[in-house]
Amino acid sequence: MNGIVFRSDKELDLIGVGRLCIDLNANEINRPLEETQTFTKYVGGSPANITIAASRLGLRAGFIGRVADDAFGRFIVSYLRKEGIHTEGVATDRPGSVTGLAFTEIKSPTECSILMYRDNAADLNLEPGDVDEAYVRRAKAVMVSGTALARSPSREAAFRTIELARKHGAVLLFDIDYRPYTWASRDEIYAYCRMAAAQCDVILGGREEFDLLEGTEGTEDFATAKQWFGHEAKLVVVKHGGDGSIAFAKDGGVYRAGVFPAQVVKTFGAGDSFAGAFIYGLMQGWDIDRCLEYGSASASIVVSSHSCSDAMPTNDRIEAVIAKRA
Ligand SMILES: Nc1ncnc2c1ncn2[C@@H]1O[C@H](COP(=O)(O)OP(=O)(O)O)[C@@H](O)[C@H]1O
Ligand SMILES: O=C(O)C[C@@H](O)[C@H](O)C(=O)COP(=O)(O)O
Repeated sequence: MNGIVFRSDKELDLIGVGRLCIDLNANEINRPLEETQTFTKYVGGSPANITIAASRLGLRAGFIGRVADDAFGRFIVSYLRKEGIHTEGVATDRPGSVTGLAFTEIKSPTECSILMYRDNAADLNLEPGDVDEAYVRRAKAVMVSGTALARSPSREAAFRTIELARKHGAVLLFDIDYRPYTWASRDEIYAYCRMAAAQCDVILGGREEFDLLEGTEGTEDFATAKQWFGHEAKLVVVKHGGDGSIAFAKDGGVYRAGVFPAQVVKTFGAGDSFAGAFIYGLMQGWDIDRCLEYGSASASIVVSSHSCSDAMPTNDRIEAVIAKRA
């Protein structure tokens, strides 16, 4: 229908590619980070969160990434395994690098920020040699995070994964996932993210993220979609925070979704939960309206929770939210 075909001869549904990190979320909410005393540790990193979200909904998922050779790295791998996510594509970095940390500040439901510690982060040491062709060949879909393109050798590894995914007929999903502290310059974002996005079937991002990719400001969503339809994209999804989301299909379909009411604790995690549930819906063959609805309902649950990864909902919870609104 929308030109996206998931091959039924593959046993893995989704492989996530990129950052495996730690979120340290402030326990004392509604106060600045300067006054925060304690934090709770969760697995984090946007592509990790999306893969966890999709796996919890029932997708058979795997991951390609690198973790540090430390307790945090071991925690991440064991968490993924506990979630049923295949970890044979997760390498352990040589000693010396560290796990990326994200300290979150929850000042108010609308004022949230993240303080990242990413110097010498193991995830960006992912190498092309870590990407096993036989593993990529097993996947129906591969989801690449834009942040994996920020530095070498992770950049080359991400491009190698894209090349292999295309070779073996996996649907390629690109989450722009712009994190300013990881990139050297806007020119690099423009060059490398564009190159990756141009090869992907589905592109997801916020309005500002698409602006970065296009080197413009204030482009209309429709013009954005049209531009990417000139490459490989068949579906472009623009997220607009509390104003909902809009998806454009290459066959001309335009789909809009609002948000589900939420008792917002913090806003981060919205995009990851949305993406995980949206991808799940797409892989069930649902129409785009239903995928957006599922993604939005999932996001409303996660913004009402303290964590991102741990709070990714099950199908029952998402369906209950949808039924309540209906
Ligand atoms: N305050 C909110 N209440 C309910 N749903 C929200 C809220 N903020 C975002 N969402 C949902 O999450 C989706 C993604 O949010 P957005 O903030 O655009 O992504 P990101 O976290 O990647 O910046 C939105 O399209 C919407 O469905
Ligand atoms: O991506 C990271 O490194 C941090 C995430 O784990 C974090 O919780 C977050 O920012 C979630 O991102 P979002 O869903 O795009 O808001």
